[in-house]
This record gives sequence, C-alpha cells and structure tokens, in this order.
Amino acid sequence: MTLSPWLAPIVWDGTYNLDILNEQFHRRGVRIGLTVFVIRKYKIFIQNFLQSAETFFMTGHKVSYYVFTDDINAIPNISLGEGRSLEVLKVTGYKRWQDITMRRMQLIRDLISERVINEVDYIVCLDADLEFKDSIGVEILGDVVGVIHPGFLAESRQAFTHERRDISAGYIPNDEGDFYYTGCFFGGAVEKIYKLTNHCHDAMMQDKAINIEALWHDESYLNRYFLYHKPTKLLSPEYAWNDYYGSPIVVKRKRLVHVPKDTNKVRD
Ligand SMILES: CC(=O)N[C@H]1[C@@H](OP(=O)(O)OP(=O)(O)OC[C@H]2O[C@@H](n3ccc(=O)[nH]c3=O)[C@H](O)[C@@H]2O)O[C@H](CO)[C@H](O)[C@@H]1O
Ligand SMILES: [Mn+2]
Repeated sequence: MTLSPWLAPIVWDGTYNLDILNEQFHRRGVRIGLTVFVIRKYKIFIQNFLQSAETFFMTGHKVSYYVFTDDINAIPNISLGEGRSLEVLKVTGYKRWQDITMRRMQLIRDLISERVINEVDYIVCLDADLEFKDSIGVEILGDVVGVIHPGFLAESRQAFTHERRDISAGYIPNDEGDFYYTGCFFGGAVEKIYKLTNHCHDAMMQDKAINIEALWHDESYLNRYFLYHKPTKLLSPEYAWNDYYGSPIVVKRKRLVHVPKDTNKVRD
C-alpha cells in the first residue's frame, strides 16, 4: 500500500527518488530538528542513538539535535558532521515512566514556541531506545507525518489497540481509526508539530483532571489526533521496526530499529 485512503503517500523503499528530493530540499536550505529524551535510566541509549543518527539521519542536510535529559553531564560528546549541531536541555524527570513519556508533548511544544520555531523548518520527534540502521532522509518530511506501527500493518481495525473508553480524550470508537500509529516517531513542519503537541498535551491534561490515562499513554492521544488531523505523509514500518516482528518480505529495509530493553531494568 503506497497511498492512504485520503491520498497521502505512504513511504516505502522504492517509492521515491532521493536524488530529486535532495535537490529540492537543498535548494530550500531546509533545517531539520530532532528531539530525543533520555531521562533516568534511558541515558544508556543516547550514545548509540546519536552515533547511528550521525551515520544515517539526513546525511548532507542541516540538522539540530535537541537532547532532553535530567543529567547534562551524562550526555557523551559526539563528533558531529558539518552543518549539524547538538544542544542538551536540562529537565526534571517525573517519577512515573508514564509521565516521562507523556510529558514529552508539553516539553516539545514549549521548546517549539520558545525558539525552535525560528531555528528549524521541520521537526522529528523520536524515542531514545532506537538505532538507525539504514538511511533516513528528506523523503520523510511533510506537513504532518505519522508512522505505521510494525505490529499492526496487516491487522484489521478491530485489532488496533486504541483507547476505547468514551470518557477519555484519547477515545477512538470501535468502527473508526485508519491505521495504528507508533508513538515512537512523529514529525512535520514545525508549526504543525506545535499544534499536534499542544493538542495532545491538552488532551492528556483533560484526562488527568478526571483521573484517567489512555491505554498506551501519549501513543493513544497521538492516534486520536491523527484520526481527526490526518497525516499528510505516512511512513511505512521500515521507519520504526522492531525485530520482535521478524522479517516480513514487504519490509526490505529496516531503517530505524528498536533496541531490545528489559523494561523492569530501565523503568523505575
Ligand atoms: C515503539 C513505540 O510505539 N513506542 C511507544 C511505546 O512504548 P515504548 O516501550 O517504546 O516506550 P519507551 O519505554 O521507549 O518510552 C518512551 C520514551 O520516553 C523516554 N523515557 C521513558 C521512560 C524513562 O524512564 N525515561 C525516558 O527518557 C525515552 O525517550 C523513551 O524512548 O509506548 C509509549 C507509551 O506507552 C510511547 O508512546 C512510545 O513512544
Ligand atoms: Mn521506545
């Protein structure tokens, strides 16, 4: 499948010509931001994350990394390619891991509105427990970009693990939902991601006020957002692979892969 039912492209290997795209994006001098959070024990992932990003992420383009952490000194010094910069931002970690993952929406929103709106054109927001294993370039850029979760590519709508309680601001009715999107990767034009993160954070706060939390935390609220604000570009699960799902033939390139982790050890 290379087009969504609302005619947004779904990016797979073989669906685009990177030379043509690179020329277009170079001509615009496009700047790309990448946010990643390493709070508490997730700092173990940052070296490999950044090093592999230097090899495979947006080669030849202007890239700004924004690394959020509770301990600035724990972030290793990585030598960066030309036109690339890295900034470490100090944040206080939340006690519950669910709050750490959900509060990313608020922190990204505030970073965008405070300054990043003037620093980059596009912003890509990723989990930290990921390794780049193959090229990820400007083919992923668009106004609003969502990534199909590798576990739900061939699943029916009924199998999607959306939030199904109608009191939640993350609610998606049983007979709705286009795809199941991963929470580990979203992005788009910086002003569009301001709207997305602002909306998702507000939804989480609405739920918190009535003491509920959607089934898959930020991922559930993101799925709800994408139902009513459809992505203008979708990325295939090549962009958020997990070896737990083996090697189906449709997935020719595993570009970004989850690093196996023992959640009992890395989450408090
Ligand atoms: C592949 C995928 O769909 N990932 C999503 C999924 O599970 P995951 O199991 O992949 O979530 P996770 O444990 O990687 O947590 C999400 C991210 O929050 C950050 N973090 C989390 C805990 C902590 O103590 N310190 C810290 O820095 C870190 O950047 C991490 O990568 O569901 C989560 C919510 O349940 C998020 O929506 C993830 O994006
Ligand atoms: Mn993760």
